[in-house]
Amino acid sequence: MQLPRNVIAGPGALESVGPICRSMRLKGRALIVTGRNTKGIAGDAVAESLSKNGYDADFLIVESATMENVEKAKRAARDTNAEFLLGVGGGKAIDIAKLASSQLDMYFISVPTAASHDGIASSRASIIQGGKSVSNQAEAPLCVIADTGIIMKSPYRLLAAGCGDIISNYTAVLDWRLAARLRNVYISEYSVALSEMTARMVLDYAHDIKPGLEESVRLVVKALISSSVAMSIAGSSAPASGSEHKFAHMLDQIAPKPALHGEQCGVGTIMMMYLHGGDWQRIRDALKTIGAPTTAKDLGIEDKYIVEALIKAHTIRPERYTILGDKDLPHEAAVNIARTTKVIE
Ligand SMILES: NC(=O)C1=CN([C@@H]2O[C@H](COP(=O)(O)OP(=O)(O)OC[C@H]3O[C@@H](n4cnc5c(N)ncnc54)[C@H](OP(=O)(O)O)[C@@H]3O)[C@@H](O)[C@H]2O)C=CC1
Ligand SMILES: O=C(CO)COP(=O)(O)O
Ligand SMILES: [Zn+2]
Repeated sequence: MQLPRNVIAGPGALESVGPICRSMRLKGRALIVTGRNTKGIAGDAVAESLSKNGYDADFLIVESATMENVEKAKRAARDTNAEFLLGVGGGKAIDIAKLASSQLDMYFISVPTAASHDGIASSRASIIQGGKSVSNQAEAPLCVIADTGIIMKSPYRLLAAGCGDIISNYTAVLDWRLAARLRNVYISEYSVALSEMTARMVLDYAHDIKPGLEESVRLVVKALISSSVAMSIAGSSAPASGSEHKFAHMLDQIAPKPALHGEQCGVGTIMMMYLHGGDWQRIRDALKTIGAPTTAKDLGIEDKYIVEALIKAHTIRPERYTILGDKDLPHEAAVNIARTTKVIE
């Protein structure tokens, strides 16, 4: 079980990046992997904090979480003689820096600028390989430094997406239990308990998650970290990623303009909860209360892609058995699932 050594979350936490690197006795240059928007939002301030503490840093700007970009990050780290990496931004920059640093056997620091995904503290990295999303084993970050002041200023849509990524733990765990019964896969009850408790926190406090509230940011950041820890305890993403994630990853592959990861996972959770015979209306109501998408229209994705993603979702990570089984869904069944749950009209 691999967990971060230090987790710092609070307003102004970004200033502590340099001092923390010192206290961790990190040596040498740093490579900051960041995004086009997030460089100015936090990347430059991270470089400044490092500089004040005697560290030089270079930047690599990335757009998509592909294996090509992981290789690019590894090359950049070698070319600049970096000795540790920081991922500053959304889930994509963090996953690229996480996998590149693991493969280079270097330390990695996770600096999320949004509460949009639960990979901020996990030992997993979701990377597109050969056109498909692959969940890679990586090292957990040495530290997580989440500046809630920056996250607070990020678009509320990102925070609502993070809630979708957490709520998806409900169906992920149902799928994991099903796979344990049908396929005899290993299941960790400790990880299950943490994963479900995290999803329950967001469901129970959905009314308190609102734009402009510091408490909302704190609650969601804590939940994302504990969901990350559930994955690290399991040694896989199973407690946080099941059929609803297969659906979301398939949409990323086929929709001309996919929505945010957590938004697609939230909508997937409504439909997969229906398939599991659970209270899908409660999932839908909570997402609505939070202000996260619950329909194809909200996602900005045409109905036909929702249906196609349902039919083909089982082909993502075929080794992970879920309620979707291992065959294409009949077209009519997929339409029925999406219509019954009001995802499409
Ligand atoms: N490893 C794991 O365990 C997990 C991995 N994931 C992965 O994470 C990814 C999803 O993460 P997500 O964050 O949604 O996607 P992105 O990293 O694409 O971020 C979404 C957008 O938000 C922008 N952004 C981030 N922070 C701010 C801010 N403070 N203000 C304004 N804009 C901001 C980014 O800008 P910019 O252009 O700068 O990037 C980007 O355009 C997926 O690839 C998913 O598979 C998800 C869950 C778990
Ligand atoms: O997104 C994740 C959990 O929220 C990671 O899971 P996968 O990449 O394995 O689907
Ligand atoms: Zn996810």
